Amino acid sequence: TSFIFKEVCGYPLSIFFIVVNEFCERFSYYGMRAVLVLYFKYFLRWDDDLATSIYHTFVALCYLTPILGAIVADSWLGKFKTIIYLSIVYAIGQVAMAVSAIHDITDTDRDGTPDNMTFHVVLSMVGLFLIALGTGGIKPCVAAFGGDQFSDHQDRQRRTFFSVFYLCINGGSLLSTIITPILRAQDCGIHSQQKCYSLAFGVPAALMLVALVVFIVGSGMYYKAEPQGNIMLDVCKCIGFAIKNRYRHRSNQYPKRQHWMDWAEEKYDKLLIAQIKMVLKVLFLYIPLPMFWTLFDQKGSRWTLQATTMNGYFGSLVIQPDQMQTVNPILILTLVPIMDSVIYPLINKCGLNFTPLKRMTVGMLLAAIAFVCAALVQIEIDKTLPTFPSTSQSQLKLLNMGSETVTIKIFNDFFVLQASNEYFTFEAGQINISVGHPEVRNTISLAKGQRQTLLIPLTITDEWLMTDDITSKPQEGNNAIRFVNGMKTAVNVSIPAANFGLIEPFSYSNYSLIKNGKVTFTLWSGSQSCEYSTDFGFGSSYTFFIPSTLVFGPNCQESITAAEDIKPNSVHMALQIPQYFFITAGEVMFSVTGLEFSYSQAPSNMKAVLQAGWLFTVAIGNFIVLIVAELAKLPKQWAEYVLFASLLVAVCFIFSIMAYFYTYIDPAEIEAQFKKNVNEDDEDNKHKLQKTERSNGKINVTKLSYYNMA
Ligand SMILES: N[C@@H](CC(=O)O)C(=O)NCC(=O)O
Repeated sequence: TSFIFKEVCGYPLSIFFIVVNEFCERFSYYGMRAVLVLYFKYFLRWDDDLATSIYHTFVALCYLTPILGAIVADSWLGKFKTIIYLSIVYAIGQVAMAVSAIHDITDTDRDGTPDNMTFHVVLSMVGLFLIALGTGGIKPCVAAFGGDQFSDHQDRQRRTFFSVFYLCINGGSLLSTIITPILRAQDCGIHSQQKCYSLAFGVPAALMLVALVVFIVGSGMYYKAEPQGNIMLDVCKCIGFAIKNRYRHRSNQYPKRQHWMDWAEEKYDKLLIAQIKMVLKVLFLYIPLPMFWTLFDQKGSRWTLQATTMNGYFGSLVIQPDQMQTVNPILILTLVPIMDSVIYPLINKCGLNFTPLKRMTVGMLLAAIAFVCAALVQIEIDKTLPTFPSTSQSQLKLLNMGSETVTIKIFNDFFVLQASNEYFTFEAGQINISVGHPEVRNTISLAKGQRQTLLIPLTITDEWLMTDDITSKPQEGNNAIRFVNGMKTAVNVSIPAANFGLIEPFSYSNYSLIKNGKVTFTLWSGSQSCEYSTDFGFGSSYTFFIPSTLVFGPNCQESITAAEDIKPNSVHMALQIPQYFFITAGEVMFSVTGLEFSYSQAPSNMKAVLQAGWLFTVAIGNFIVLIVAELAKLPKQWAEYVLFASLLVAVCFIFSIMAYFYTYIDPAEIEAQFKKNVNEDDEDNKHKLQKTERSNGKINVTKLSYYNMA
C-alpha cells in the first residue's frame, strides 16, 4: 500500500503516533483497572471474594483475546484495520463502564444508592467484555505494527523503539494509577453526592478516544503490510496432520521417526515442521509460567484490598489504597535501566552466565518473596483488627452517663469506671449487673453476634439504655461516628459534611461516616453553641459523649469524651513497599526477559504466535487465582499469601529443571541452513530433471512444482 514515508533522526515519523497511541491506551486500561476492584466492592456491593474473582476473570479475558486479534489481523483485516475497529469496540466498553457507575440513573428514591443494581451490573459486565475484546485484540497488533514500520537495516532503531514502547506502557500506567484513584475519591452526583467512579472510568474512556484519534491521524504515514494468511491456522493444521498420521501408523511395522512432528513430512514443508518444533519447545517451557502471573496480578486485587485496611498518611499527603499500585510502574521505570546497565553487566563481570531462563527463575523466586512480605504485613494488620463477636457470643461496653465513677458488678467481677473502652465478651444470652451503692440490680439480655453499649443513667434507678454498635470496620477508610447526649436538654450536632440531627436528652445519634482528617463538630443547644475538633485516621469508630456537666462556650472541648469503639488503621501503607519492590524486581527479571526470550527463540514467521502464547500464560495465571482461592478457602488472608508463595516456589523448582535441559537456538541460522539445503536440493533436482527431459523429450510440470516446493 502507498504511504508517505517521513524520517526524524533516523526513525520513521509514523512510530510517534504508535507510541502516543500506546501511552493513551495503557493509561485507559490501567486507569480503569486500578479502581475496578473497589468499584465492585463499594459500588456494586460485592464481597471481597466475588470482587477478586470477577477482577481476575476480566484480566484473564484481556489476555485470551490477543489470539483472536492476531488471527483477525493476520488472516483477514491486517493490523491497521484490526487496531481501528477493535479500538472503537474498546472505547464503547469504557463509555459503558463510565455510564454504569452513575448511581443517579437508578436512584429513584434519591438516597445515594442505586435502586436497580441489575442495570449497573449488566452494563458494567457488557462494558468489561468489550474492553477485554478491544485491549486484548489490539495488544499483539500494536507492537508488531510498530515493528513493521522499520526496514531490515534499522535493527538498532527497532530495539530502541521497543524499549521506548515499554517505558510508554509504564508511563501511561503510572499517570493513570495516580489520577483515577483521585477522581474516584471525589464526590459527585445529581441528587446525592457519592464517590465518583463514573469520572474515574470516564477519563480512561476519553483517553481511549484520544488514542484512537491519534492513531487515525498517523494513517497516511504507516507502512501497512497486507495480511499474510493465518500462520496459526497452518500450524494447527500441520500439528493435527502429524497426530493423525502418527495414529494411522501406530503399528510396530512402521519405523519410528525422530520426533512426532516428523509424521507431518508427507504433506508439509520440512522448514515449517522445523519451525513448529522450535515453537513447541518454547511452549512446553511456558507450562509452569502462569503461576508467576497468578501472584503478579494480585497486586490489583488482594493487595489493593489489603491497602484499604492500612494507614495512608504520608506526611500531609494522603495516598488512596488503589494508588499504591503506582509503586510498580515507578519501580519499573527505575529498575529496567539499572538492571540493564548495572546489575546484568556486573553479574557478567563476575563470570556468571546469567542466561534468560536463569533470570526468569530468579524472577519467580522474587515474586514468591513478595508474597511472603505480603503475608507478614497481613499478620501485622490482623493484630490491629478488632475481635468481633462470633455468632454465639455477645459483646458489651459500659458508658456511665453520671459524673461520678460507679462500681459495677457483672457476675462476680467488679469494675470501677466512668466508661469502659474495651468490649467485654459473653457467651451467655443474659447477664446480671449491679451498679453503685446501694446496689441497683438489672438483668440484661444481650444480642448474639452483636456489639452493644449499655448507657448507665445519671440516676441509676432511671431506665437503662442499650445501643447497637458497629460490628465491622467502616469501609473505604471512613470513620463511623456517633454522639451520646448525657445532658438534660436536646443537643444538635453538625459538621459541614453531615448533620447528626437533634439528639434528645439521654439518647444517642445514628452513626455517620466521616473522612480522614481534622473535623470540627458544632454542638447547639438553643442559642448556645460549642465547637469540638478532632483528627481522624482511617477505618475507626468513635462514640462521643456529651456529659451532663457540659458548659457551652470556648472550653467545651475538654468536657467531651471519646470512646474508641474501633481503632483506626495503624499499619502504614509504606509497609507494602517491600512487597512491591520484590514483585517488580521479579517482573523485570521474568517478564521483560521472557518477552525477549520468546522473541529470540521464535522462528521468523511465528514471532506473533509465540507472543500470543506468552500472553496466554497471563490469562491462565489469572484463572489459577480463581481456582486456588476458591478451592483453598483459607480463613486467614496471610495463609492464602503463604499458599501462593509456596506454590510458586514448587513451580519454580520444576521450571528450573525444565530450563536446565533447554538448549538455546538461533532460529535465523536454522532457517538459513534449511533454505541452503533446499537450494542445493533444487540444484540437484534441476540436474536430474534436465537428464530426464533429455531422455523423455518433455518436462513433467507436476514434478517440477513439487521439487520447487520441497
Ligand atoms: N509493569 C506493567 C504495568 C503495570 O502493571 O502498571 C507492564 O509493564 N505491563 C506490560 C503491559 O503490556 O501492560
